[in-house]
Amino acid sequence: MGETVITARGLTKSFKGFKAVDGLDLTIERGMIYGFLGPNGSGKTTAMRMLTGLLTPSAGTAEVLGMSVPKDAEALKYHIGYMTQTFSLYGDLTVMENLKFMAEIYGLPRASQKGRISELLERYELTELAERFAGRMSGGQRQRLALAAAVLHEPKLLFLDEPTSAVDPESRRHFWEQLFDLCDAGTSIVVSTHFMDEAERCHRIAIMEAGQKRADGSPQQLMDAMGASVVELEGPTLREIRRRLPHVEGIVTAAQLGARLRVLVNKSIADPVAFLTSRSETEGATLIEQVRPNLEDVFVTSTGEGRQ
Ligand SMILES: Nc1ncnc2c1ncn2[C@@H]1O[C@H](COP(=O)(O)OP(=O)(O)OP(=O)(O)O)[C@@H](O)[C@H]1O
Repeated sequence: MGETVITARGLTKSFKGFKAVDGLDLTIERGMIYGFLGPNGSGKTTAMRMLTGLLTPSAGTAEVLGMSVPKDAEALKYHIGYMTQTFSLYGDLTVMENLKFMAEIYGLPRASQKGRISELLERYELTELAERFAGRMSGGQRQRLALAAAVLHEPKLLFLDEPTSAVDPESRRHFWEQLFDLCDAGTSIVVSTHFMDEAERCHRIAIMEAGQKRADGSPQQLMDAMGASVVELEGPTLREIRRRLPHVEGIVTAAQLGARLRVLVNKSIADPVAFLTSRSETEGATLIEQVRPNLEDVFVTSTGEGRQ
C-alpha cells in the first residue's frame, strides 16, 4: 500500500440530532483522485468540511497529511487547497488582486509571489483577464481562477466541492485534464460530484447516500463486483414491458434509455438473457442482450433505489 494522505474512522456530524455524515471510514492514498459520488444532501460537503478542519466532527477521528483534524487545522491549511461549491473569491476585485490577496493569506514570500501568480495566470489561461473584475467573468473563467487560487501555495492535497456544476461539458473536460496534470505533479485530490461521467474519471470513489458510504473502490472494481447483470431490450412495447418488469422477482430496476430498456437482473440468476426471454412480461421484445455495466448501474444497485 502507498502512503496515506487521509484516514478517517467513524467520522460523524450531527446537526440537532440529524446525521449529515454517519460513521464514515476512509483511507485515501497519495497521488490519487478520490471522488465522493452522491446526490444533493448525501453529506459530501459536510465530509469535506470536516476533513479540511473547518467543521468539528460530532464523533470519530480523521488524520489528514499526518495531522489530526480539527486540532491541527491551522497548520494543515498551509498544505491543503479547498475549492468550495460556490465561488468564494471577491467579485469586485480583479483576477490579479484576488490572487495577490490569496498569496498574502497563504503567506507566500513576497519575492516569489509575482512569479507564481504569472505562472498560474499562464497555466489557467487567465493572463489576458488579469485586470478583469472576477464578478464579470463567465462560469468557466471563474472556475479556472478558483482553481488557480486553490493551488497558489502548491498544496499537497486539494479538495474540490462539485467543481464543475456550473460549467459546460467542454470546460469540464478541460478542467479534468488540469486535475490530471496536478495529480501527475504529485498533488492528491478529493473531489465531490453528482455526475457519473466525472466519477468515472476518478481513480477511486466512495458512493454516498444519506451520510453513509455505500460502496468504495475503483470504478472498474465496483462494476466488476456489482450484484446485478445488465440486460438491454428493444421492441415496440417497451413502456408496457417497463411497467410489468418491476413486479418480477429477481429484477432490480428497469429504466428506459432512448430506444432501449436497461434492466438490472439480480446476480443470483445465472443466465439473465434466458430468464428474461422466458418471461411473459417481456412479450413483444425484439432484442434481449446482456451489456457491460456502467457506473450508473453501480450507483443504482448500491443506493436506495436498487438495494435489496
Ligand atoms: N449547518 C447545517 N445545519 C443543519 N443541517 C445541515 C448543515 N449543513 C448541512 N446540513 C444538512 O446535512 C445534509 C448533508 O448536506 P451536505 O451539504 O453535506 O450534502 P452534499 O452531499 O454536499 O449535497 P449538496 O451537493 O447539496 O451540497 C443535508 O440534509 C443538509 O441539509
